[in-house]
Amino acid sequence: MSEVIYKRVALIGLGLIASSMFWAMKRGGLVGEVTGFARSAETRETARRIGLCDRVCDSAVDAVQDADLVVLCVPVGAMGAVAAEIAPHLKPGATVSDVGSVKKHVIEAVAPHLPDGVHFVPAHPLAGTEHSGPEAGFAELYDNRWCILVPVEGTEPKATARLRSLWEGMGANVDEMDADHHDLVLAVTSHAPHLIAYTMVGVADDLRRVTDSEVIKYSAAGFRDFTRIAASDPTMWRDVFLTNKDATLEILGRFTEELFALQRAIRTGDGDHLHAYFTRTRAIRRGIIEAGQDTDAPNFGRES
Ligand SMILES: NC(=O)C1=CN([C@@H]2O[C@H](COP(=O)(O)OP(=O)(O)OC[C@H]3O[C@@H](n4cnc5c(N)ncnc54)[C@H](O)[C@@H]3O)[C@@H](O)[C@H]2O)C=CC1
Ligand SMILES: O=C(O)C(=O)Cc1ccc(O)cc1
Repeated sequence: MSEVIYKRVALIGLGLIASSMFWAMKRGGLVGEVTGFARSAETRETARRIGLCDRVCDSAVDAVQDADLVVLCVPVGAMGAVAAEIAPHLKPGATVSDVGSVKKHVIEAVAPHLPDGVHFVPAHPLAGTEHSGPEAGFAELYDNRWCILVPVEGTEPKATARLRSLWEGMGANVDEMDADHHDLVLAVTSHAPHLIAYTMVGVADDLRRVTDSEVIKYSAAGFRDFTRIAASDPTMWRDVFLTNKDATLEILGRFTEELFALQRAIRTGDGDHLHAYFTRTRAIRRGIIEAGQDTDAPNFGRES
């Protein structure tokens, strides 16, 4: 068993991400006592029933008492209010972290509330599913996935290193970057693709009267993935788009320009444009496979 990295950990918000952290931390023997708090009494009851957290508290203030690490696992739009509530009750020398999908907004919303002597190390595990809630979590969620740490100016390197070892203990590969860069990278790789999936599923639903149930019956793998992604939690994703507005709009602007160019090529019968475009994108996919960066691909190692 590995050594204990934090003696007391508090998880605020008990959904997919927090519950997966709990099971992964316990699997690795990485922490001592874990307390938890969720806003709804029903979620707290479920957590108690399934043994999620050593102690489920009825207030965030109780949960953070004496904690060495406090992780905010609530939707991005709720981070600031939670930080304001717990700030006066944090132990001097404690570390506050979060798991939000957007980093600049979270830093701006949380950092001003934190007292001197408390470390702030924002984080974002790049792992999730379309499921949410306390029963959705599992210990393996972070295995071999990235977790990005976004230390703020003035954060002690020791506090960052300690959180890094916790995420590594939970199975993740850890990288560091600044908040602006994180938000732009995630807008390309996660936020815009989610919006595109929502749109495709919405369009298919609008067409339902024409296509009847055929959309689902004949859906190929690509559309099935869209429907899986479009089933993600609406509150979480509303907050992502409202708080990563600039980067998402920048990427969507570029996306629509390219889409219009492809639309025009189809209308004018410009096969060369289409062929050249698809050749370029295929090379990108092959590059990812050759670099061994998509171990989840069903045909990993077999694409050529
Ligand atoms: N779901 C995913 O695939 C991923 C989510 N994230 C981020 O992790 C965070 C949590 O997401 P999930 O665990 O998926 O969400 P979830 O919906 O499963 O859980 C959220 C929890 O926060 C609680 N909550 C909501 N507002 C609250 C408030 N004001 N005070 C206290 N508790 C409150 C809810 O009751 C619930 O227990 C979000 O910030 C999200 O952006 C990060 C990586 C992946
Ligand atoms: O389920 C999927 O496809 C995901 O993309 C999971 C995910 C969702 C949100 C994040 O901030 C990080 C990962």
